[in-house]
Amino acid sequence: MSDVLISVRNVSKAYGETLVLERVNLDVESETFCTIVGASGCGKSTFLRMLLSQERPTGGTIKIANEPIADEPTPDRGIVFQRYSVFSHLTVEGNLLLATEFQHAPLTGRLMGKARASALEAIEDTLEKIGLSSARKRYPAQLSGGMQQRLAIAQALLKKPKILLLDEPFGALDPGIRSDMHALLRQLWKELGMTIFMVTHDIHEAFKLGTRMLVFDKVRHDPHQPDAFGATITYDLSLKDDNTNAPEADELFPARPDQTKGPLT
Ligand SMILES: Nc1ncnc2c1ncn2[C@@H]1O[C@H](COP(=O)(O)OP(=O)(O)OP(=O)(O)O)[C@@H](O)[C@H]1O
Repeated sequence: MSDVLISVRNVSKAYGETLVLERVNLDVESETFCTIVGASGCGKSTFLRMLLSQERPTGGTIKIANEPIADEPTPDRGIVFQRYSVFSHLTVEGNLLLATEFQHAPLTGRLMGKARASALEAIEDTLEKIGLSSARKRYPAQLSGGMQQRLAIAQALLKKPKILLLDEPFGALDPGIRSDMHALLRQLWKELGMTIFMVTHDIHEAFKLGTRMLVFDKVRHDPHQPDAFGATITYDLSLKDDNTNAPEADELFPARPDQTKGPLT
């Protein structure tokens, strides 16, 4: 059994008067594939941003490998969003090289000689892993949606992160391409030994990919003060590969009188 890599204790997050998350407690072992589902606006992305150190908790603590989480994002944590912004005037390889240059030569923004050659080698290796080698000289406008998401994942993988955070990475893709991306992601996860947190609105995707699924929801409500209470983890399920232990969606997301539509799209 692996050790606990991430430990979240009594974490809360408020923006001004609005409490978004409260009493979030979690221990995650290395190499877990955690999927995260929950109603729109319940704080899933905020939770990922706290794991990346883009946001700080208002209360509570987050530890990674037994150390308090760093104040700033570090290369051991990578993130992929649903929509990826790339430089349209740079090729796939150029975009990846620029990302490496920013990381290793933040002052000059240029890598020279041996450092450049080794960066290009690492890029080639990553493109191979992600199935984009043949597109390395293409410009972003010449890539399909699936290929653009591969580029986004390649950029995150270049830094060899121990923890990969994915915020609805496949939300904009067609079903067939999504399925290819699922296979690719599972393969990368197994091959690279990463710990993954993936937010998705698709509960089938959550069951299919995860080894553990977290459901975020509010347990306390005050119709007169809708911002007074935050969401927390209401279900924490260990998943089997064949999903035989999957509960019904109704069980995970009980209908509430104040909800006009279901929590998942
Ligand atoms: N920087 C910010 N300043 C103020 N409020 C914010 C900020 N970021 C997020 N929020 C608010 O926090 C709440 C949670 O947002 P978040 O994006 O984490 O939800 P989510 O569960 O990821 O939503 P979705 O599923 O729609 O992407 C929302 O009400 C949002 O408006």
